[in-house]
Amino acid sequence: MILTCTPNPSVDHTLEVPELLLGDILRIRSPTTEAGGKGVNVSRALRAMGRATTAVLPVGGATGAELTSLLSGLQHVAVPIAGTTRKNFTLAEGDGTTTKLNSSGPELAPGEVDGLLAAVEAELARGPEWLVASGSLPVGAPVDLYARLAKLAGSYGVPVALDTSGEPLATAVAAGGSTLLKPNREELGALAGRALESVGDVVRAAREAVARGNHAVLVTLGPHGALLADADGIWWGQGPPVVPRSTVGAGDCALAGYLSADGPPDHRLRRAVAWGAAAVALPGTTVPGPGEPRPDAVRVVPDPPASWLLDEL
Ligand SMILES: O=P(O)(O)OC[C@@]1(O)O[C@H](CO)[C@@H](O)[C@@H]1O
Repeated sequence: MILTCTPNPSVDHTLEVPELLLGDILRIRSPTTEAGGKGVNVSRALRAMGRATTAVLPVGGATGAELTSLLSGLQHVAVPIAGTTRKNFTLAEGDGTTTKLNSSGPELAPGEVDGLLAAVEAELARGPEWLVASGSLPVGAPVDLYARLAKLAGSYGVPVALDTSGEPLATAVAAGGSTLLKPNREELGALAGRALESVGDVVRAAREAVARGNHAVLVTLGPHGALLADADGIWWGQGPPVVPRSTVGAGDCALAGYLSADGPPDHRLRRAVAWGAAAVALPGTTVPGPGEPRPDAVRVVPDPPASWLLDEL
């Protein structure tokens, strides 16, 4: 079983418009509403693969009730909170460009943060294969929440995959103890404090995180594939071209692909890229069905030259 924890889940509304013209009336095509938040998406993708998963998430208010019903049977532990779960919006244009409007979410009281940690610990005691800790932190959650979760998981011998950004990412990276970090290019650049232009830039930034006691870094590069780096090697993977519909949630599907694979790093990367690419071709945060990703169509290059420019991959 793969356990996910999403401290700040959402109900995701996706509004498809031909083009985002500010100040105009935009006619919406095919609105969709899905259960969201990064860890929730990872669990949804794992379920689509037929893998056992449990999602732990705080829920509150009418949106919380809607979120719970949108999980439609996904195994989960809902930690009740007094505040109201957030709604996030995506404006998806005809060419696949997406604009996200994410609210900060409800404020968690200290007792609710403790309740979330206790719910995760109860699931850790069941011996999951991984703990996935993902997304932004709600107001009231301590900035070291992910560092604490990694430590807790470590005490149960459970590997941790972390996907967050900004200060929560920097705090957890500095504390060490994550088995896998899954930033995108911008998030890793912000962590390193510099723009990442080349493969060498990414590898240096990833190795800095590894040197602080984390094991591997999977960096998603949007249309340029993904790079996987650990202390022993570097691999770059690129999928076949897709017609993009919505990139939202593609990183979550990539992470689910990575975690669901057994075997050597290049095999895990192949599955990650295939699941991410398949998600990009789907509307909103729809997760691919098991037959849609094509790992066999992913090209993996071990030790890509440091001089390769990311925008030209
Ligand atoms: O505000 P956060 O927590 O950083 O991101 C939340 C979110 O944008 O991430 C998911 C896609 O990865 C969506 O389901 C959700 O709306």
